[in-house]
Amino acid sequence: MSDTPDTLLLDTVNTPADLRKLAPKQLKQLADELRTETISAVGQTGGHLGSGLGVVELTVAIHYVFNTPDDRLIWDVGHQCYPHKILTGRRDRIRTLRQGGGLSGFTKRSESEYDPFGAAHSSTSISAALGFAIANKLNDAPGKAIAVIGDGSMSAGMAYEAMNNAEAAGNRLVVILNDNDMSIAPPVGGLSAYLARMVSSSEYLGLRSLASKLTSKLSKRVHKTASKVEEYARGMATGGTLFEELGFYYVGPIDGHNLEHLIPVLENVRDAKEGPVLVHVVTKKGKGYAPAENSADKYHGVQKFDVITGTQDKAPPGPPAYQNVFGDALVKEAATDSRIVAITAAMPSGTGVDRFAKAYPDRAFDVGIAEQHAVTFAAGLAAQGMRPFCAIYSTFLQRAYDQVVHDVAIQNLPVRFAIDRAGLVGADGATHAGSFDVTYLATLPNFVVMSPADEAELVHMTHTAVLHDSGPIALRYPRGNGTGVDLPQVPERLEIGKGRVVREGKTVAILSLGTRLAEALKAADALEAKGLSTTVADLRFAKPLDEDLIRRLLTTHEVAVTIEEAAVGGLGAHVLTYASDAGLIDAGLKLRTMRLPDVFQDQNKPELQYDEAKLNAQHIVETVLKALRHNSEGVAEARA
Ligand SMILES: Cc1ncc(C[n+]2csc(CCOP(=O)(O)OP(=O)(O)O)c2C)c(N)n1
Ligand SMILES: CC(=O)[C@@H](O)[C@H](O)COP(=O)(O)O
Ligand SMILES: [Mg+2]
Repeated sequence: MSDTPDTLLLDTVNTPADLRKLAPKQLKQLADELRTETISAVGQTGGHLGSGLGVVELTVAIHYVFNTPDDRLIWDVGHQCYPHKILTGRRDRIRTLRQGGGLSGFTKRSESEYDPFGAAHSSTSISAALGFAIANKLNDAPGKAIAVIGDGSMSAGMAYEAMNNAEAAGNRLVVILNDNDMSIAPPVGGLSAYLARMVSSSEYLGLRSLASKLTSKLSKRVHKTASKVEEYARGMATGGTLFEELGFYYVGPIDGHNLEHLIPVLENVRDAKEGPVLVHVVTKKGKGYAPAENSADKYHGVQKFDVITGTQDKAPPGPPAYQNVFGDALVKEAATDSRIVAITAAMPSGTGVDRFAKAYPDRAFDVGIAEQHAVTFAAGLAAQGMRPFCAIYSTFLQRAYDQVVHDVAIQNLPVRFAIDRAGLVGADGATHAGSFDVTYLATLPNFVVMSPADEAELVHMTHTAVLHDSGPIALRYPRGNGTGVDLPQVPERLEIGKGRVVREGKTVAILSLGTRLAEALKAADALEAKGLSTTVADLRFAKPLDEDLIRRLLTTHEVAVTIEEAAVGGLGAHVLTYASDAGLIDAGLKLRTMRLPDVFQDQNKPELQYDEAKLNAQHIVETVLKALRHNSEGVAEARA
């Protein structure tokens, strides 16, 4: 970080058009100021920091060289886009990042014309960029598409599907591989090793040789056969054979923090007559901020922090996070069961699989960002008699839905899905909310879908899943900490499809799935205070339903309400379907379903998100009173 001068160059740059007025020699100062501004903003808001710091120079260089927004710049994942937001007219709102009503922590089309494609899930950028490039080609319109994708995101199959198909874009497509040798955790697998070999075996290309190489290789049409030979030669010299084989001109590796190299290289790439081109830049995650550079996770995602010391706000001491309860429970189970294995798709600490990996390194598999592979890999393990736990965030499991259906459910294979971040997730917003898993899993024949009401239940459900060999089973639990209940020393095996009554009443029945149970119990207190005796049941299973319990509750109470932290199509829909099939609706049943609203909810504090979703105790009370046509005092309203 440089000392902040009195007048900032950054103050003169509101958009990339302003940036392009600067002289090349001013760009380093601008980059330094941009880095300082990014650190300062994220210090106040928290968020993804290390990745953005690593692409400060790259961000400046791309906007300097390319004609954004007409040239389409697409950031993969989008978690590294804060410097880009600062340079593209959003500096005045950068301190609202990830706050309710503020800027998104990712790229978002509705936010700016400089975000032509929204993201937050990885490895989509090359496909999307190809779409932009081909559209321009077909319309004979000017404009290139530039995808910036990280080495971690390059592990996903989708990136290769896109590259395999990219030749048609010609010189309109530029892929920049931002290789910082990090994912959230250290990267894994053969591709990562390949990139590391490329970087370690080649010197950074010097400016002079780079420029002349590029000019001669990219500026003139070369005969196809001759060009193929050339590709091999360059591939061997620089190690880019894989990308060359997929139809790219490979350029690199180059130092992604050296603007004197980046600018002329990108200018050459911009002016190339041939393409598509893949530029391999080497960067440091957390670059330029010592606390980030020196930390194990490079400040991938941080709390608010003190900019001088880098010390992050500590979460107040509290109950353990669900992910860690799951990880520890699985470690205990594995002590007596050698068939248990755990799989994560690049989220070892987020899923608690890091704890399992520490205890059982040979039985833990980080497959990289490769959710589809993770699921089918688990299916293979299950088919061979293992007891695989596939631990994937709800939102990322969406990507592997066909694998869930075709490879797991249809074959009735006992893959255990540990689905974290089920429900609202706070600052990451709509892209990361786990809203749909109950809907998309409980609709599948053969599946068992359960959801713990608290961390003790999670331990029981983990045990239940271990012993469930007759088909696929999923347990879904939210982001954040448990409720503080004692954890069982000896886990119970729950009876599949059986719920429990937590509180018995007479007039109102609340049927809860998952951790909204605490709100259901608060609502029951409030309803009792209004003279409405209330039963609260924790159904535990969205599939199979506890039909006996549901029938009893629906037929012996005046009103029944289901509540879940999931979208329409989940528990409520299944209870309604059961009630209809069983003829209970014909008997004048008062049944209401409470669920996530039919909108993509933007980021906010979790407690406010629940308010927006109307899933708190007061909303349960309101729903009950409305169904009973009682006023807010619980007194029956006169009927017209
Ligand atoms: C499909 C999907 N799986 C997992 C994630 C979680 N995730 C976000 S960033 C990231 C690491 C990406 O690494 P890389 O692309 O190298 O970017 P870097 O953070 O190193 O800049 C992961 C695993 C995601 N966003 N999308
Ligand atoms: C960008 C991304 O996908 C991850 O970094 C994600 O934001 C992590 O979320 P958690 O903080 O819930 O693990
Ligand atoms: Mg990386």
